[in-house]
Amino acid sequence: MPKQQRVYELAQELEINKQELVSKINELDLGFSVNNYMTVLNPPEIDSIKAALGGKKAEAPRKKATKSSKKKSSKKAEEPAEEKVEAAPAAPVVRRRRKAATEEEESTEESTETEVEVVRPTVRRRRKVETADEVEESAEEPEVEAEAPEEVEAEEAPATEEPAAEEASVEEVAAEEAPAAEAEESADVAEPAEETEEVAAAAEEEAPAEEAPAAEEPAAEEPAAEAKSDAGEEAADGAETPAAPVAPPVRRPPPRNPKGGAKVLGRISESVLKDRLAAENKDFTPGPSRRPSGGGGSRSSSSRRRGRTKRVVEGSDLYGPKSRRSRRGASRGRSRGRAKKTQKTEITQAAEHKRVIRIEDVISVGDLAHSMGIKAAQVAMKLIESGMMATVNTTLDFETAALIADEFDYTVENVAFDIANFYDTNPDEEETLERRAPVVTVMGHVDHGKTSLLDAVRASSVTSGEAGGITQHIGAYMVETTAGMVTFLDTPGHEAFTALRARGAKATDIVVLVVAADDGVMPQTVEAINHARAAEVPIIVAINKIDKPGANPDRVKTALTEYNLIPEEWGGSTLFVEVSALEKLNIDGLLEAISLQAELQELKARPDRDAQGIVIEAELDIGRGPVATVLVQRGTLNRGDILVSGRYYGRVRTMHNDRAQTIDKAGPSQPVEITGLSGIPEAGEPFFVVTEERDAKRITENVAEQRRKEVMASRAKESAGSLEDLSAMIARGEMKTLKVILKGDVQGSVEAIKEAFGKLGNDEVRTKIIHTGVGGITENDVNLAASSDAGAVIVGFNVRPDNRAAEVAEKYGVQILTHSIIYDAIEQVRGILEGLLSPIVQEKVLGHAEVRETFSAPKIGTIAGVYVTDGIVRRNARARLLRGERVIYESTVGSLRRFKDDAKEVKTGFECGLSIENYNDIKVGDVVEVFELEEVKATFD
Ligand SMILES: Nc1nc2c(ncn2[C@@H]2O[C@H](COP(=O)(O)OP(=O)(O)OP(=O)(O)O)[C@@H](O)[C@H]2O)c(=O)[nH]1
Repeated sequence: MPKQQRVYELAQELEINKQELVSKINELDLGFSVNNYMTVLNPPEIDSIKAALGGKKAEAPRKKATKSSKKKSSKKAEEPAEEKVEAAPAAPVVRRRRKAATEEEESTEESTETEVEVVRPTVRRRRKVETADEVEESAEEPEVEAEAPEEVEAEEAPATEEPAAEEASVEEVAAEEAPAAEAEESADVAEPAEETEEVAAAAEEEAPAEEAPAAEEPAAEEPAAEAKSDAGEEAADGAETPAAPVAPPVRRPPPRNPKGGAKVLGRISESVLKDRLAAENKDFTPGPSRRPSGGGGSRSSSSRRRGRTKRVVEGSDLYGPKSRRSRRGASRGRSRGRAKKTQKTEITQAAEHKRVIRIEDVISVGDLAHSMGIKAAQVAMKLIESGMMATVNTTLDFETAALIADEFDYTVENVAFDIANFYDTNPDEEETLERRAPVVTVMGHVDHGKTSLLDAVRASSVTSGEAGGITQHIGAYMVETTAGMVTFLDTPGHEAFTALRARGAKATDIVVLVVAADDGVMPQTVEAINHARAAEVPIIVAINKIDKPGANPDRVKTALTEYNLIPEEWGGSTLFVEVSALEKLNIDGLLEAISLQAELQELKARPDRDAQGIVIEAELDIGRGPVATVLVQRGTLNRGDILVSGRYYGRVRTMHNDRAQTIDKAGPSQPVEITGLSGIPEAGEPFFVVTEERDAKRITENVAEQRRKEVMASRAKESAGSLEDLSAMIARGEMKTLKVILKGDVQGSVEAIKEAFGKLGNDEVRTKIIHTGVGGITENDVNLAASSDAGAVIVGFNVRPDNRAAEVAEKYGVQILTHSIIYDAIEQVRGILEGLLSPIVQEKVLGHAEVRETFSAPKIGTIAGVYVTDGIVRRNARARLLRGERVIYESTVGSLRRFKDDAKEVKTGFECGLSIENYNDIKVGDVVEVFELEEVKATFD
C-alpha cells in the first residue's frame, strides 16, 4: 500500500541529499512544490518525482551542457556535447584551486546551496594541497584551460594567473560531483582523485548548485579527464547519450559534515605512504576492503565521508546512464589513494562517541555550533533553510537541536533530569487492571454533620465490631460495605481536599456533600460544590439530620438545583441520600450510593506493580521520626520498598493500616501509615517507589533544587507584581478570562459586586466569578485560586485574609485585593481587565519633507536633499516615500544631515539630507512622510 513520505525519507530512499532533492523537486516543475525536506509527499507525488528524476537523467546533462556552452564562445557552443563537457569545466576548477591556496579556515565550513560566495574560499584552499603531479596532469590537458568558461575567469581573476590544472583536482571533483564516475574508469586518473577526496568534499559542500560555473565545472571536467574510457562504457549503456555524463554538474553533493570535509591539512602522496608502510612491514593494498571500517555500529570518519560520497554518486544516477555504484565500486577497487585518505581523515575526525552532544533540554545556536566545532553562522543558516530565523543566541529546544545536529552528523542527547524517567505516568495495560475501592471525601458547611457522618460510616463497617470500634488514627480509612470496600479521606472540611488539589494531586473519586436538612444550602456548601466542580469530581448529596423536627429535605433539593445538582427523581443525575448521622439512619443507603457511583466510574488500578500514590498527611513523631499517611493509587507498596516523595525518600520501615495493624503490603486505594522517610513530605505530594537507592537520592536532590528555584522565582514574581503576571498570561493567550473569587462581609455587597464585575469586559476579556462567599478570605479560597487552571485573583470586600490564607497566598503567588469601597473594587478589576486588552497601535505623523535634489554617497546610497515642509524629520523614525498619492516605499530614515553634520532631527523650514533605509530610487519631487507608531492603552470606553 503506497504511503506518504517526507522529502527527506524519499531522499534517503533515492540515496541523495535531502536538500538537493528539495531543489530538484522545485526545479522539475511537477505541478507541486515543496517547502523543505520535512514536506510530506503523497504517493502520486512520490511517483512523479521518481519518474521525473529517472526520466530526466538523459535530458538534464544535455540541458546543462547547453547552458554551460552558452556561456562560452559561440564556437564552443557548436562543439559536440562531450567536447564541451570535457573542456569547459576543467580550467575553472584548476583556477579555483589556485586561489584556494591563500585560504584555509573558511574551507572547513559547510556551505549551503545558496552560499555562492563561499565557493571561492573552498576552492582556493585546494591550492594548498596541490602537488607537482597534479599540476603536471593539468598541463597534459591544455584544452581544459582553453575552454574555461568566461564567467569564471571574470569572477576569479587570480585564478587565471595560475595555470595549473591538476588531474587530481579534476578527478576528485568528478568523482564526487559528477556522474562522471567514468573518470574513475581511468585508474591512473582515479587515484589522485581519491587522495584529494577530502578536499573535493569540502568543495562540494561549499559549491552552490545555483552557481553554474562552480557546479558545472567539476562535473564537466570529469568527462574531460576520462573521456576515453567513457565513450565505450556509455555506448554499452545503450540508452545513454554522449551528453549524459554532463548531467552531474547540476547536482551538488549534499552539504555534510564540514569538519570532515574541510580539515584538510595536507595530502600524503601514494609513494610516501607506500614507503612508510613498507618500513613498518605493512602491506599496501588499495581498495575498500583495506579501509578501516570503524567496526561495530560506530562509523569512522572515513566511512562517514564514504557514505556522503556514496550518496552523491548514487543520487547522480538519477541523471546518469546507469547505476554508478558498480562502477564506483570498481573504481574504488583501483583507487589505492583511498587507503591513504582514510588514514588521514581518521586523524581529523572526532570519534563516534564524541559526536554526541549532551544538552539539558535546550541549547543555544552558539553553543551547539561550538559543540560541533563549527561556526554559529552555519547552524543559523541551516535553521533559516528550515524556515526558522535564528541568531547565535537563539535557544533551540531538544527536537530542533537534534534535527540540526543531524545535518552535521552529530547526535544530540537530552541529559536533563526528568522525573518522568522514574515516575511512570503512563496508564497500565487494560488487562492488568483490577477493580479498586472508591476514594471518598466528605465536605459540607460547618456543623452540618461531616464528622458525625464519618463516624457513623466507620461504625457501620462490617469489620468494626471485631476491631472493637475502629481506633482511627490516620487521616483516611477503609470501610467494608456490603457492596465492597470504600476508602474515606477523613478530612472534614475542605482543607485537605483543596490543599491536595492546589498541589495538582487528585486523590478523590467521589465527594459526599453533607447538607443539614434543617439548615439548607449555606456558603460553605456552595464553596464545597465549587471545589468539587473544579476538581471534576462527581458529587453525592447526603441530606443529613433528617431526624430533626425542622428537617426539610425537599427544600435542600430545591436549593441545590440552582447549582445544577438535580436529584434523579426530578430528572437529574445527582444521587441524593437522606441520612441521619446521629441516629445512624440510612448509612447503608449512602454507602450503596457510593458503590453505585464508583461502579459508574469503573475505578480500576493495576495491583502488581511498583506502588505510586499520594501523601495524605505527614508529621514528625518524637519517637518514630517522620510519619506519613499515604494513599496507594496503583501498584502495591511493600515494607522495605524505597519510597520517594518530593524532597524526601527512604525505605518503608513500618507500615500500619487504619486500624493500627502492622501490615507488609498495601494495594490500590488503601491508606497506610508509614515511617522511614528522611523528612516530612507535604500533603498532596505524590510518592512512588524506585528500585535503586541512588536513583532516590538523585531524584530528591533534583526536586530539592527545583523547589529552591521555584521559591526564588516566586519571590521574583512577587516583586514584579502578580497583576502583571495575570496580564501577561492573558496576553499570551493563556487566560481568556480573569477568574475571580469574591468574598464579602455581607451577602448584599457580594451580590452587588458580583453583578458589577459581570458587566465589566468585552468580547476580548471578561471576568469569571468562580466562587463567592460571605466571610473572611480563607486558606480554602487561596487554594481554590491557586488550583484554578489559569490562576485566579481574590477580591475581598470589607474582609481580610486570615494569617494562614495570607501565608498560603504568598506561597502560591495568589493575588488578594481587598477594598472597603465597592467602586474601588470595581475600578481595580476594570483596570486589570483593561490591562489585558491588546494595546491599540496608532500611527503618528511627525512631518513631511520634499525632495529637492538627489545624489549618491558611497556606502549610503542615494541621499535626498529635502526641505522640511511641516513637522519634523527625525533620524531612525519610520518613513514612507510618497510619489504623488502613491506610497513607493516604507522604511526608516537612515542618515540625516544638516550640511556636514549628523542631525538628530530637523524642523520645518530647514533643508537637510537624508537617506531612506534600503531604498535608493528616490526622485526629485518625492515627499518623505516621517511617522512613528505608538501603542495606546485600550479601554472599554
Ligand atoms: N440531630 C442530629 N444532629 C446531628 C446529626 N449529625 C450531626 N449532628 C450534630 O451536629 C453537630 C455538628 O456535627 P459535626 O459532625 O461536628 O459537624 P461537622 O460538619 O463535622 O462540623 P465541623 O467539623 O465544625 O465542620 C453535632 O452536635 C452533632 O451531634 C444528625 O444526623 N442529626
